[in-house]
Amino acid sequence: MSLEPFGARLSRAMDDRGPLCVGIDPHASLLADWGLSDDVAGLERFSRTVVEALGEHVAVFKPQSAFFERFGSRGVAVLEKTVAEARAAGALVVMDAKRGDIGSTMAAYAEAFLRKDSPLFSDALTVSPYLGYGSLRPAVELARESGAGLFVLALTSNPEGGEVQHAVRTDGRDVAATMLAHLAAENAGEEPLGSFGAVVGATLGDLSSYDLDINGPLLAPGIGAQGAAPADLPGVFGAAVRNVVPNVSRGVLRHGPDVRALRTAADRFAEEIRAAVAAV
Ligand SMILES: O=c1ccn([C@@H]2O[C@H](COP(=O)(O)O)[C@@H](O)[C@H]2O)c(=O)[nH]1
Repeated sequence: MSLEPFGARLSRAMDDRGPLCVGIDPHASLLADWGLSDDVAGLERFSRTVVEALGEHVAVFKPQSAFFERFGSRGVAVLEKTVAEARAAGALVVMDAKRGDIGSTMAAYAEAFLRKDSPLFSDALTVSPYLGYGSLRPAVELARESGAGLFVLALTSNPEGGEVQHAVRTDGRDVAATMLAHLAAENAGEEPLGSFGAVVGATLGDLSSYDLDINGPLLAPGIGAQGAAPADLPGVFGAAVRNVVPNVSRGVLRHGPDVRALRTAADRFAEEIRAAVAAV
């Protein structure tokens, strides 16, 4: 049986728990800071602690697949468990794996992360449109069938992203604006929110030259370790800030392994985000 569409589930989770998305990014340096070994046992303890601390508090977790994949199949097994435990705690899971390939291979990536009975099934998946938005079609279709969602890289938080994302097409629109337009079309008529979101960095300053009104969520990494702050959100996103899912990874995780300190850090970000959004 398919789930209720991701956009509707996300909208409710944001109303109930606030919009904060906490990243599960077990950097080697964080494992060391937490007094954990840089191995599968450390990875497992780290991830379990984050979920225990925050699983009933935050709306969304975003595990960064790379930090699990670096341990091979045993790391991926920990990722599977982490996703299951996070979802069992009532949080939504956005798998940050940034997949993208020709359509026939994209279909297999979609099976891996978006098929309801897959061991890595996640509520949403980050995807790269570098092979063209149309190459993502199999993932869009399977996401719709399963009640899952996608976050398409549009305006990434890193300074190098503009080289590709600001490239101007023959129709005068840049690549990022083109991705946003595809997503707006995907989400047309969906209520309360479409399931096909964009990744738009919180680090980017005023984005009023872009139409961010895609009737879908805007996943906003860059707060904390990359220098953006919750108070920056209105200036970056304008009225679209109501659909922003701000992600903080290291900015929260550096407060571990103490569970109460993790909760306090997440609560502080959540409150600052709430205040910033309420002011718009
Ligand atoms: O444009 C992007 C897309 C994804 N990310 C990912 O988000 C987190 C950010 O971590 P912090 O520790 O809060 O900096 C990380 O997993 C990135 O791979 C991004 O930063 N920017």
